[in-house]
Amino acid sequence: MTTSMAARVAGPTIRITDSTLRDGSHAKRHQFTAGEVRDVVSALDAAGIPVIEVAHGDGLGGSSFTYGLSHTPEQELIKVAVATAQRAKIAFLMLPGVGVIDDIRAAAGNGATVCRIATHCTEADIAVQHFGLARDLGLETVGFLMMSHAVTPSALARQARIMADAGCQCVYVVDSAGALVLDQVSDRVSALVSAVGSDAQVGFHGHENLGLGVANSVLAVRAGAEQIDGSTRRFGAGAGNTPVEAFVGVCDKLGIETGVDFFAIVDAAEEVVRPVMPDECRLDRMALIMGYAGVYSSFLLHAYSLAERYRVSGAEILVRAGERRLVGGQEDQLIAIARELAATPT
Ligand SMILES: CC[C@H](O)CC(=O)C(=O)O
Ligand SMILES: [Mn+2]
Repeated sequence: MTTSMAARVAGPTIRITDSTLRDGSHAKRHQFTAGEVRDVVSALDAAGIPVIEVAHGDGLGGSSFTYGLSHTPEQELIKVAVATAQRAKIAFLMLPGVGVIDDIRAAAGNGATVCRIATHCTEADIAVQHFGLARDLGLETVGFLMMSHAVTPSALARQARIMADAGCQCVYVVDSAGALVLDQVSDRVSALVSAVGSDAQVGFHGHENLGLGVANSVLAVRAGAEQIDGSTRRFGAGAGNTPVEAFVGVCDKLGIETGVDFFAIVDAAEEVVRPVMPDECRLDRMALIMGYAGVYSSFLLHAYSLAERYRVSGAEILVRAGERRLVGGQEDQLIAIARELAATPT
């Protein structure tokens, strides 16, 4: 099936970035093979996805004991993706301090063209040199303000301005915990649009921990976002990301132009992405607690493993992680919480 049947009315045009092969890496414990990357890129590219992100879940340099060792070096996966895509741009993510600046050079050398730099939502200044280098290398730049629920719209907008001034061409409101609810997305996107003006676009990256990925993404578009992230079959951290195929269908019905073929991406979700997933991404107790307590989605599998190892409640680990306002990169703090729980008499 290749033809969308939805009636169209004129509306905004947005660009979708599919993060299945990066955010989905968290849900696969970073075990993507070159063959899986080839198959997924081929299907997404054929469906008209314009940008496909490929990296370790924690970005370039993420393969480690702390975050999880990769099955295949991410630069090899980037090469495969670049060689496979006929139309799509290949993007990568990097978190300053997890990866280093030479990782950006390597990814550019391997043919990736979109450089996405992620920082905690209060720490944009640590990405300044990375945006500068990426622009010098001729890469398109995207900035990720992670855990955007944790600060006010105006505080987030000030951080977006820092990224835009450093050469970032699109600043994302990143709902890392899937904690933002409807107007909370619109308010943040509107604040960023006002702060960056014509210097940069604004994007939104959602997680499904409260079941709002698609609705939140539509509200982001209505507030002025021009780039939206998702993952096919929701394959991402926590309960997964905004499901691209559902979002494309909703956009068709709302007259939002994505350039993605609904039936082709639905087929890709079912026939190509689902077979590479170890399990469906579920809106279960642990994922819901993440959204409710504002916990970084990629902590999910770490919490499961620690709950088993220390024979404690995974839900309690997540609640405490939320109370402590842990940020991305603090995975080892989960070990401390699990040990505390194990030492607490019941
Ligand atoms: C560790 C990077 C992180 O997974 C980036 C991201 O997708 C998010 O914060 O949601
Ligand atoms: Mn994410």
